[in-house]
Parts: sequence; structure tokens; C-alpha cells
Amino acid sequence: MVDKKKSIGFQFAWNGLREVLKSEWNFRLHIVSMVVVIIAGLMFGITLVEWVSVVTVIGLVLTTEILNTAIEEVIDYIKPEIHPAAKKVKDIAAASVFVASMTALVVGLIIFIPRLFA
Ligand SMILES: Nc1ncnc2c1ncn2[C@@H]1O[C@H](COP(=O)(O)OP(=O)(O)OP(=O)(O)O)[C@@H](O)[C@H]1O
Repeated sequence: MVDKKKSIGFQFAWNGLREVLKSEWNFRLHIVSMVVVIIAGLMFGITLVEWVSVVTVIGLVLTTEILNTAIEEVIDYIKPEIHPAAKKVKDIAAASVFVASMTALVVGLIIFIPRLFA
């Protein structure tokens, strides 16, 4: 019973992930960036702590992108017409992706810049 519930939960989550992958160019772009960073990490032999940082910021970016997409969907459902409140909510949700992406960029620069110029 518990296993069945769990597998249904995973199925829903997988559906959500497929939806985001299907509809969001930004999400696909983040996936490509993630693959590039992982390849760079392997090539430069980054340390365990650096891997933890990289994986954490990748998870942060993907998670905010998924939540941003969910918020956009809710707004489009409840407020499909142009409205200042819809704009405000979507802009704030987009800001979370921006902050997460900038954080990831800074972490990436801290880890990879010294190696590129070593
Ligand atoms: N209903 C609305 N009323 C007013 N402004 C809106 C509305 N919908 C979108 N906007 C404005 O357009 C911007 C982009 O919204 P949109 O829903 O197109 O997201 P998007 O371009 O698909 O974003 P993403 O690239 O993250 O998927 C919002 O941040 C907001 O400023």
C-alpha cells in the first residue's frame, strides 16, 4: 500500500518534470548548462566540497525554474487576462530563478576561474 502510494507520487512528479521539459526552453537550457558544468567538473577534477556546491546550486536553479513554471501556470489559469497583480506575481517568481542562476554563476566562477587561469 505504502509502495503503491509512493510510486504514484513519483509518477506525478515525473509527469510534472516532463511538462516542464516540454514547455520550458529555459529549463532545457539549464539542463544543458548542468551537463556542461558536470563535464567541466570531471575534466578539472574538482574536489568533493566543490561537487557538493555544484550539485546544490544546480538543484536550486532547477527547483526555482520548476516552481516558477508552476506559478506561471496558476496565474494563467486564474488570471489569463493582462493584470498588474498577475505581472507582479510572475515577475517575483522570475526573480527567484534569476537569484538562483546568479548564485550558481558566482559559485561556478569561484570554482572554475582559478583552474582556467592556472
Ligand atoms: N497576465 C499578465 N498580466 C500582466 N503581465 C503579464 C501577464 N502574463 C505575463 N506578464 C508579463 O510577462 C512576463 C513573462 O510572462 P510569461 O508568462 O510569458 O512567462 P515566460 O516568458 O513564459 O517566462 P519563462 O521564460 O520563465 O517561461 C511576466 O514576467 C510579466 O511581466
